[in-house]
Amino acid sequence: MSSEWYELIGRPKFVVAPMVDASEIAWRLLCRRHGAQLCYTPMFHSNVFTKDPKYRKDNFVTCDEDRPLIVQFCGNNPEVMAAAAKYVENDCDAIDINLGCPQIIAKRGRYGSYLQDEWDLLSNIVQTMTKAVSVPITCKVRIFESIEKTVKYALMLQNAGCKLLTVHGRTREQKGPLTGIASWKHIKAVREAISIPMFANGNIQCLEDVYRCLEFTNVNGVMSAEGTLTNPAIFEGINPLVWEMADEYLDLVEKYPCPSSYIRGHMFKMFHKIFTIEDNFDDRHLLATAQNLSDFRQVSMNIRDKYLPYHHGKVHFEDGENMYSNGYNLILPPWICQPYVRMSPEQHKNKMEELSKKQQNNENKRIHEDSEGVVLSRKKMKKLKRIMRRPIKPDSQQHTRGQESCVSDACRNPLGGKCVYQLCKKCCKEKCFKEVLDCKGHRILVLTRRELAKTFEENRSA
Ligand SMILES: Cc1cc2nc3c(=O)[nH]c(=O)nc-3n(C[C@H](O)[C@H](O)[C@H](O)COP(=O)(O)O)c2cc1C
Repeated sequence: MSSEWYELIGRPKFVVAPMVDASEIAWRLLCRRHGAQLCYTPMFHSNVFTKDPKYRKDNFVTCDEDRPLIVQFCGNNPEVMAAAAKYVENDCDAIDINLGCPQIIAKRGRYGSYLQDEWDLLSNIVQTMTKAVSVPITCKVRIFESIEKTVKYALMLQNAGCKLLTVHGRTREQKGPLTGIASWKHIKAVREAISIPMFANGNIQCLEDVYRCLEFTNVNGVMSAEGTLTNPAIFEGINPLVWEMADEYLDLVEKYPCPSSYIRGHMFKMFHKIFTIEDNFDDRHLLATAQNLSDFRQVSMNIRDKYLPYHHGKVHFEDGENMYSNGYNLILPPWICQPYVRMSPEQHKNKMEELSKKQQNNENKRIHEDSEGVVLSRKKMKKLKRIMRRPIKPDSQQHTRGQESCVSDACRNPLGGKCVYQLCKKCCKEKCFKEVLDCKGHRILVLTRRELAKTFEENRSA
């Protein structure tokens, strides 16, 4: 049930799942500091990865601390998958094939779980990649309804040369609001049938779940995605303060920058309970519109300042109901990292029926909601989406315009972003005329123009 390469990477048991827009280097390092023993990169598109150096540079970032690491690719062309794998073989411990993605985009691109019926092609992909690179090839799959078919599928991949199998115990149809419970029974049956190392995935919300899963399925390790997003210290078996995790993550982002949408996503997940409290809607808005690391840090600081006295017991909740209820019946206070409990598919169905009734009463208008289910106007929704798409730069590269003032005495105007003299446009103009200077930032060319005029005069009189 084990293998030499798996021994070499330390027989990891606690595994952070591949997550598009979420298992980036800063997040992986945070999870590793808090108990994770192996991390996966987000899924990369093999086609784009082989063709676009910028995509590779922007998306595949790692460092010495970031090991053991498995890089995940999707695709359906064995040669292209092998070529993509070649690019990363020296910077990782294995390369994984994504056979579990259930999204519509995977259906259109013919990858992920939409390849789960093309066994000859899959076998070819595993074999071609195995021949091409020096590291093991692994696969991550979803289950079929039938345990028997799931087991045959796993055996086919093992025979093709797959060196580690992750089984997500949900079918392709169990996605989004229909996610529901994962079947550990399927996982256990696969474990009994195959001999390569294996990870279980699904239903992991805390460390106790990890041990229950290990015992029930007898797999080598347990992979978690959403559980790590709401509590990056899940494998450490603790529930830390949300601002402590956020600050530690933001320090890592400072070193390993990533798009602001990733940071926003992570902070919303960690702070999900805090933001169900109406009193915190201003901070929630600040997070939704945050543009730089200082804004993100500000959110964390505001929440800490507000809730630390409660955490220390210096202030008592008179209004405990308002704090803890919101229909969640929380066991942990909301400023502690804790699992996100999804609605069951049945609850979702009921909610949708109610919503559609409301929509009909509301002249069939489409209702826009943010990630926490708060109804927004169409205009506000569009603005939020635009902001979320903006890339983030480290604080050192942020524009300082509007935040600092002109250095001229008594002038309160904002500083021109690129002014070479650190002045506002008005003061810069005065200085350039008085001292015969240029300022490229303000495009003031007094010196250049006077010299040109002089040359012109000299040429004319010659
Ligand atoms: C934000 C997010 C991004 C994901 N991206 C990927 C991915 O890139 N590749 C993949 O194989 N699975 C991806 N998944 C699926 C997870 O790896 C995992 O299989 C699934 O969430 C079930 O695990 P969980 O119950 O611990 O969340 C993603 C899941 C989430 C929540």
